[in-house]
Amino acid sequence: MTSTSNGLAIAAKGLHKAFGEKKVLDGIDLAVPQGTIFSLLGPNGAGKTTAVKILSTLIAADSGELYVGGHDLAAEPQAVRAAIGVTGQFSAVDGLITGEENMLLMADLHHLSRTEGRRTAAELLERFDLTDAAKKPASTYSGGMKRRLDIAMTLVGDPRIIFLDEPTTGLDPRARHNMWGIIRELVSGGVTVFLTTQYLEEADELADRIAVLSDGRLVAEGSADELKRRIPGGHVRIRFTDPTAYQAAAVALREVTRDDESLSLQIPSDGSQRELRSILDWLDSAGVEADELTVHTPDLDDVFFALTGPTAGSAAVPNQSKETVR
Ligand SMILES: Nc1ncnc2c1ncn2[C@@H]1O[C@H](COP(=O)(O)OP(=O)(O)OP(=O)(O)O)[C@@H](O)[C@H]1O
Repeated sequence: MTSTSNGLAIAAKGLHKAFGEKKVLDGIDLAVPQGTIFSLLGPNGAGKTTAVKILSTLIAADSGELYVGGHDLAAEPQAVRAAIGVTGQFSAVDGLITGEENMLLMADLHHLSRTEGRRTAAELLERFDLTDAAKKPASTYSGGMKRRLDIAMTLVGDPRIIFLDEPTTGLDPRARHNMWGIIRELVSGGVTVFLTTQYLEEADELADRIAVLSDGRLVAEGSADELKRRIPGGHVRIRFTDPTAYQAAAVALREVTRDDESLSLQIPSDGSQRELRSILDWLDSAGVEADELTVHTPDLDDVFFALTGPTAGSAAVPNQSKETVR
């Protein structure tokens, strides 16, 4: 590990890439700690696949200081290739041969001995629940099975860093949940995962950190919760059945929006424990008891729409938000 990458699995500074006149990546900085899941989120054509292709040495950047697995991407591309695995939109699965043959081909590519290759293939096929289908041509596999085979093939080389480019696009909900389980398991074994996705739910479920790519730039970065707190719209709603309690609370609480018809009060809040506690303390000190308290937090969809696309940057008001009854 070189000092330049500071123990990070992936480090990028000032990553630029243009195709002709079109700037696809316009100065991107990335820092992905080892053993974490990092998700690059962005609308169609934002440059996610381009970033993966560059970081996995498939295409060259125009400029930028790039380190993957502690190796300088420009100076030591072979060392980077030895440390990583890539699966996703450009699948390595050959449909004409069986799952097992695909695995053995990968074992050959990694120069494993015959015995070692067979052992590794069998182990991985078992781990990914493909033993029963191992002798069937991969073209007969379902979408979920093909993705599992693709990841199993990537793991033959025991990579410490895995790039997953939209790994669950087109999978049904069950197959998607299975894939999430596989990804979590990889990370619990110390692997670093760089995941691109268009599914906000997926980034929310899996990623330790999320970066939102729009028009070639990272417009936001943080944990899912940090991103959700960055946009307006979070509030706490308190409902009463007793009009006297409702009036007392409306007086006791500051900055409330009243809804006299439903006897409910809405208070702007990020939904944090600290803010909830102070609201409850105000109610307690006013001696009133609410009948229902709901926390309304913006979800990643709100963040995404607020930060990307034509209305990005305007004071976007979340359209759909999750309500948690407490
Ligand atoms: N080889 C290329 N030559 C010219 N333009 C390209 C090339 N590869 C990608 N692009 C353009 O760069 C932009 C980013 O493409 P990229 O595939 O990285 O986006 P993406 O975020 O992965 O999109 P998607 O979610 O649709 O896969 C697009 O406008 C695309 O047309």
